[in-house]
Amino acid sequence: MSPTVQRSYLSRAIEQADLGTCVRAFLGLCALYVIGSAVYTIYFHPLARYPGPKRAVVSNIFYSKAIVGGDSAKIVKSLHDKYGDVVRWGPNELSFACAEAWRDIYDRRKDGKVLVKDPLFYRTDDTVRAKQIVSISDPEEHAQMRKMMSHAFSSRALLEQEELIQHYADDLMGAIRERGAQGPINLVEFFNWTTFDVLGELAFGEPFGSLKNRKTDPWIAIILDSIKFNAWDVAIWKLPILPRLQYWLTPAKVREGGIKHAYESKDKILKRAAKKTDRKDFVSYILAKRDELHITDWEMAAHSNALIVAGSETSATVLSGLHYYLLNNQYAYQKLKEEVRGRFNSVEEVDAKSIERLPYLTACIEETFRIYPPIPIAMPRVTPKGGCEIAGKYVPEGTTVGVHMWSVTHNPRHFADPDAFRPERWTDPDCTDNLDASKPFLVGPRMCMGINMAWIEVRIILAKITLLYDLELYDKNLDWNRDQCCYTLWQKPDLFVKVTPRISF
Ligand code: HEM
Repeated sequence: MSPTVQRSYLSRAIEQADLGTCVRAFLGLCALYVIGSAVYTIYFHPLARYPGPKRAVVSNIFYSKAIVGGDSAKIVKSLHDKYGDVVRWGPNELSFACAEAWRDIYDRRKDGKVLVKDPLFYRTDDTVRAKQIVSISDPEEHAQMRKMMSHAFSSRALLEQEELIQHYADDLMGAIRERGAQGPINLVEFFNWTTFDVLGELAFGEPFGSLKNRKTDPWIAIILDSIKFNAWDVAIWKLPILPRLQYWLTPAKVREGGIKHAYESKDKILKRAAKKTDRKDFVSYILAKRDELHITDWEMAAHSNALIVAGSETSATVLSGLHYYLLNNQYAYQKLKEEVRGRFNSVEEVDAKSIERLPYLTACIEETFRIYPPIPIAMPRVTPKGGCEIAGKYVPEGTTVGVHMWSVTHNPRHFADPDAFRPERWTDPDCTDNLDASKPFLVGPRMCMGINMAWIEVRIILAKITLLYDLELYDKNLDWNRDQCCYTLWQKPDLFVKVTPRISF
């Protein structure tokens, strides 16, 4: 048949086809495309040799559902239990649950290759499009920002921060005493109030006032709510077409709330910038470089917001988990009380130096970071051009990879009886656990900048509470692991405790 005859046959067939036939043909082609790409992704994709459930591999729907469903930590852990230390849980997504991968993914590598932050996960805030220290992907831009902020986290700066932490820790002790006398108190709220006030002072030059007012400030409520919304955002951007519909998919209240929050942040930061003060808060270091690095008002506000989330929610989470696990483990709680009460007679003796010499208190905190990491998911990175080796396996370029925090710290290959809260792992010289597998602050050039501040804050608050009060869990049915959701961060349940004061202060 000649091409002319063929063409006329085809065009006649199209002309004669009714709407139903066209729709059926279109659907048939779509089905063929879906089946074809599923077969390719499962059997011929460069990641095909990695194990993982087929339903997770064929599209990002499984990934997105897990992220917004609030139980991704447990889902990914169950995949590791079934498939091993490396799991493919999206078309282009590998999760690692082994200590060996920490160095290869996050640290400076011997081959000089750099795995940058996944821009789909760390998206720049759409409202103002301002770059900030936590989400910036580009290594050079990040290095410049990190250098600018490093002074804010120096040992000298830490001394000033300790004063502030002591001040709010003492306010917290007062609030616990006052409210505890009236009935059970929700420790989660009290810790949020405290850590947000400390960060408010450092990142915006003023506290939120929650601790003073014994009430969650609306600003904090917006930030806590945004954790869930950020998970939606990540899920949407992983799927086709939906990012184009994001405006309509975002509830108007959330959209308007985001814009209002951005403008209020800018007003707050400008108010702080106009203040004449010698105080070395985070803002002072950014202001010093503002002209040289052309930092806009929006960027200053974005940095401050990022620091608030990075530094307050995480510390409040570890303090809450710490108290849940201690109050559920009388042996450990008793041992901690003996250590703290044997060492201090009054809260004035508790400071950054003296608390370093409390090995059991340190072990309780390390164990909480392990059993309940404040950031339970993997911090996603993208493999570089030419791919690279991770934990002894070649991973092709452009793959999203990460060490899944919850899975690696609950991996029985690294920790015996991983679901048991056992601070002794960290003190017993004969313990065979691989303690290096727990890296709650990450490693390498994107490691947490506030690690020293977080340790001081958590140690001081834990030591003071243990010295001053006997606490008892009020809700005996509470199951910390069961009763909370994991978005990118935890959404914690209430933690009501009965308070009995011991000594006055
Ligand atoms: C228990 C408390 C904390 C934990 C578990 C924690 C954990 C982490 C983790 C895992 C990262 C890496 C995030 C990523 O790769 O996306 C990070 C980054 C960061 N954290 Fe923390 N953090 C804590 C407290 C703090 C505090 C108190 C501050 C002080 C404001 C802080 C400031 C930062 C900053 C600025 C970064 C970004 C570092 C960079 O990208 O160069 N963190 N943190």
